[in-house]
Amino acid sequence: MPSETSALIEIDRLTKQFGTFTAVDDVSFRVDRGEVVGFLGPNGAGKSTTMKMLAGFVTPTAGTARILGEDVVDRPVAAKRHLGFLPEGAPTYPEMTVEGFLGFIAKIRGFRGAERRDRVARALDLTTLHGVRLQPIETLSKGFKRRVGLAQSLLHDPPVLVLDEPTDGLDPNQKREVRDLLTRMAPEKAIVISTHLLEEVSAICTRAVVIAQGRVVADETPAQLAARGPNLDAVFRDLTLPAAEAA
Ligand SMILES: Nc1ncnc2c1ncn2[C@@H]1O[C@H](COP(=O)(O)OP(=O)(O)OP(=O)(O)O)[C@@H](O)[C@H]1O
Repeated sequence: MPSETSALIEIDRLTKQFGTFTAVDDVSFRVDRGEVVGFLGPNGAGKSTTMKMLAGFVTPTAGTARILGEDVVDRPVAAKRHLGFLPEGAPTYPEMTVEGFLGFIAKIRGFRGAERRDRVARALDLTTLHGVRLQPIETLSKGFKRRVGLAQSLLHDPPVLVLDEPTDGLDPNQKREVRDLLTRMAPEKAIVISTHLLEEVSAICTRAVVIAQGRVVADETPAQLAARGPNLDAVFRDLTLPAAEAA
């Protein structure tokens, strides 16, 4: 049942264990409409695993995740209807053309005929992919493949976007285009992006959730985070390095 709350994303005490190893440890946060949350942490901190649980691709060991009130485990189809997810890496089906792949995703999302064509054209527009629409995905550069992944996540214009390193592999111009696109869409959506780029957090995020060794160590605005130390790099280091290493 949808819960009586305005948050579009609610993560409550989410935990994932792989054998005896705890990759995500009691993580809770909420994201309202209009927020762009930067999910930050060192390699292996648990960002992708948290995002995969939120997207319904990994089953939590404990805790819950809801999208527009729909529990991602109990009501996976309803939750996914409201979600656009960009996983790490490149889209699957590398032999498909960009347009063929997006048409296929549109069909899975339930669009037919003219609406399907319109959705694909709009996704190509938003991600500036018209020029390569007839090219097989496997022949594209890394940045273009990343944008094909982003295009599929936007196709159904979902209210919630969960994007795992959306600007990874993009050149500076493409990075700016994607950041501008996310900023334009932000007022209508709840967006979570993971990133290693601290400047990205300052540029587009309204909030930063920092995770280290599976646990949330900060959840505040980028300005509050920056005010904790001489610069964001130093703050990030102090928050995420174990005490002995940081000394
Ligand atoms: N299927 C799995 N089986 C065992 N361990 C896993 C599995 N998936 C992830 N892990 C481990 O869980 C931890 C968290 O991984 P995760 O990919 O979530 O980190 P991350 O913060 O996204 O890292 P990065 O910034 O490098 O992408 C890592 O130690 C990883 O090796």
